[in-house]
Amino acid sequence: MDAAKTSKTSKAEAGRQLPVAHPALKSPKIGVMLVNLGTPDGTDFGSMWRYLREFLSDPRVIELPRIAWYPILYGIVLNTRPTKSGANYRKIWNRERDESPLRTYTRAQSEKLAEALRDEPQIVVGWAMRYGNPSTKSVADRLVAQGCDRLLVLPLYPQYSATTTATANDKLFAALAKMRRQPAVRSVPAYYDDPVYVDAVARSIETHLVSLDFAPEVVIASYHGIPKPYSDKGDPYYWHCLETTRLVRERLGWGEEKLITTFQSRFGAQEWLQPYTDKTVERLAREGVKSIAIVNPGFSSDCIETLEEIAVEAREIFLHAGGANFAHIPCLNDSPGGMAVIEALVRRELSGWI
Ligand SMILES: C=CC1=C(C)c2cc3[nH]c(cc4nc(cc5[nH]c(cc1n2)c(C)c5CCC(=O)O)C(CCC(=O)O)=C4C)c(C)c3C=C
Ligand SMILES: [Fe+2]
Ligand SMILES: [Fe+2]
Repeated sequence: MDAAKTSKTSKAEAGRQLPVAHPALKSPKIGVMLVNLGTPDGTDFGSMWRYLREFLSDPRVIELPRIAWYPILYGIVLNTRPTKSGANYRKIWNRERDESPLRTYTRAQSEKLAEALRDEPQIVVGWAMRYGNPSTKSVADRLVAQGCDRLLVLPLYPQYSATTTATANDKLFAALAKMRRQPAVRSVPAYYDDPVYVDAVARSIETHLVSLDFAPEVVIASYHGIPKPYSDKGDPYYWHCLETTRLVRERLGWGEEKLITTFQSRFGAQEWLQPYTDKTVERLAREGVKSIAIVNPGFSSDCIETLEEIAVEAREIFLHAGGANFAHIPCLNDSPGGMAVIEALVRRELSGWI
């Protein structure tokens, strides 16, 4: 470039008052974000109402046309369910921290993951909820403000479902849609057949069973259900659940009848995935089975669905129908086995970034 041209350009640029220097760049970081379903902030009617409204307004969760669903949601569900669910949450609430167990475990998983990744100082770990707090947007914004130009999101669902995994991703992308300077993004795929996960579930069953003073005749792998039409339309969740059970059974060296799959937590009037957990528990007791254990491989943390619906309700159903011994096997939570799964997934999906 000749000197005259250079000085001409400089004068023109000076006239436009361009910044003299590029703003200082923070050294780039990588954000790792654990995302779980969500939970109410309290058990009072208002907190339950806000949580359930956000959750049950998600078209990924309730696929009915809004014009048909909203009168039911606002007219019936949000008038009755906050009281009923609030009473159930109170049974399992973490009073020490004044929060739900799901929030306690998700935070603990994030803190332990950060500790496990301390050899990678460019990584910042965060945790967020799809519904409620800390919101996905607030955590994504914070990670970006901390200098993350890459983001790895881990939806904490071993089995993929549009009602969980996809909506967690949707929420993150909605947050990114508002950013001028977006980070690069990766989302960890479902891990229902990952050997580290299958082994962790099998080991936790083994460990728990040896601690019992009875030997269960049947162990039930109970997964959260989804409406059957969602499955019929192509959600692979059902097949992921069956495959997890098959792999865990194989790893334990058990027969088909010793580890069975059921689905819990029905909501609304339509058919959900079958067989239902509550009906199966009752049937087994009526058929003369005296001892059972239930494991929840689809939940990465204990929560209302495992601590109340299984450890309390399913136990009562079994004992009232003639059963004698019932055990609930805890979720992987922030146990060493559970953390080994999370760390293995994160390290694998960060490949090429670290
Ligand atoms: C149509 C409604 C629902 C679908 C579909 C659904 C799918 C689904 N949910 C989980 C995991 C969890 N669900 C939890 C609570 C919960 N789920 C629903 C409804 C549907 N879930 C409701 C209304 C509630 C709130 C509790 C209640 O009022 O009964 C939780 C626990 C949250 C906590 O704070 O403890 C989890 C986890 C999965 C994996 C899934 C589909 C695969
Ligand atoms: Fe649910
Ligand atoms: Fe439930």
